[in-house]
Amino acid sequence: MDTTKSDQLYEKALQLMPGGVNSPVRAFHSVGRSPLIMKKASGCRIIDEDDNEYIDYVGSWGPLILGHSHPEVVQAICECAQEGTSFGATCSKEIEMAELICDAFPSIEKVRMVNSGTEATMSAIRLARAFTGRNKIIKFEGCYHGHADAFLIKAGSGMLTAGSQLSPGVPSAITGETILCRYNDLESVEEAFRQSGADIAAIIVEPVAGNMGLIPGTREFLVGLRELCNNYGCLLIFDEVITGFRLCYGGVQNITGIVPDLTTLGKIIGGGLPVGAYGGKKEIMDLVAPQGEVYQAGTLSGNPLAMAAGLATLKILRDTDWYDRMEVISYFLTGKIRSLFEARGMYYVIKRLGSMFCVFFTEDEVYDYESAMKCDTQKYARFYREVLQEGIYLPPAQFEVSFVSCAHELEDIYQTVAAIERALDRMK
Ligand SMILES: Cc1ncc(COP(=O)(O)O)c(C=O)c1O
Ligand SMILES: NCC(=O)CCC(=O)O
Repeated sequence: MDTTKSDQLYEKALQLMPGGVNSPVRAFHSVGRSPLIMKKASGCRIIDEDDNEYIDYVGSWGPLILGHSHPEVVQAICECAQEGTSFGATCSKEIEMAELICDAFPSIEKVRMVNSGTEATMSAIRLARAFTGRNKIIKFEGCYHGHADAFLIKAGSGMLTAGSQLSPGVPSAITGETILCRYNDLESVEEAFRQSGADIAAIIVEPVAGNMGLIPGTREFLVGLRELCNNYGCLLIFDEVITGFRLCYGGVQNITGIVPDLTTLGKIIGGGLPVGAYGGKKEIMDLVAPQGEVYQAGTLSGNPLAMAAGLATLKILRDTDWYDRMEVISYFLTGKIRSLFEARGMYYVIKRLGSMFCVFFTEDEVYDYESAMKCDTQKYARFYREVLQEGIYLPPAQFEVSFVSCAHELEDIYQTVAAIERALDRMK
């Protein structure tokens, strides 16, 4: 595999951008090679600057559930651009988007559009603090809620990959208001409430954690969080930035029936353009300015292009049976990968839920941050490099999730399995 152009561009990028990237997870540090610089993509295929083609399981980290450059999404963006790229005033697409989100999520009566998942979670906790008149929040080790100060403690994703527990530059006065608990461990949450129950504004949780690899929250855990929030008068925030419209038309809350007070969204609702949203009960959302006094704003919030791409994406998901088809494709793919590992006597854990999956190299069950940390990340790095060589593009870090999209056909899955088989044969 020739990556000369990628390597040259990365050298230049290193001079001009911190770490040569605009987001740390793109740097490939933990998989021990320089990053690829991508040129174009279509369907489930992505092509780098050296014209190497890969079957893509990153999907821009989740948004591209329809695959790259889906014709209807591209058409919606182009038509929208002809009519103006931003008005700084409300457009009808924002209202249509709000309607689709409120219809899809039983817990969302009103919604505010923002520009990223980070803005959504940051704003949701501000709102929860204002609503309850309390300051503390509970977050879980290994969950990632974007890069706002309050969340950068034992966060998942790039921080977990880098092995860092705190970010310099975040005042301790802020992290002092964040209580860390263990994922899937209700007892750790009960203890936090026993100690600080009257000061806790909200619990924020990924109901299916996708930033320490893939670790679904157990039913007992999520029900327990709901009950504790009820008992102590604090808000439950489901961060569905990844899971929103990923596992069904709606979120994990539609599947489990466990209803949060606030929900944060991003990724898929923007169809590949920058977006985020937070929403919930009217009585809470009405505290947001200008209806209420909780200030939150944005020059490009509800941007027409992002709304156009998101609306086109959501309507396809709503009106088709793609979720069932992705379930079958993902089940088949992970089953085949399992067989390849089994045949070689490798130790592994594969987690899958709908079109999300993750391969861990460990002998033990993975259910939280500590158990995820025990995985053999060196082995993942080797596996990563070998499958990349065979034209398979996985997330360049152990603690991220792979995504199957609607554009992955059975033929792509066969090719993927054959590629992984060749890669594993070289790893012996
Ligand atoms: C669960 C979750 N919440 C929030 C975010 C932050 O979203 P963004 O990267 O759009 O700021 C992410 C991003 O990966 C995420 O996975
Ligand atoms: N699961 C983590 C992400 O999706 C983050 C992507 C990024 O920050 O580039």
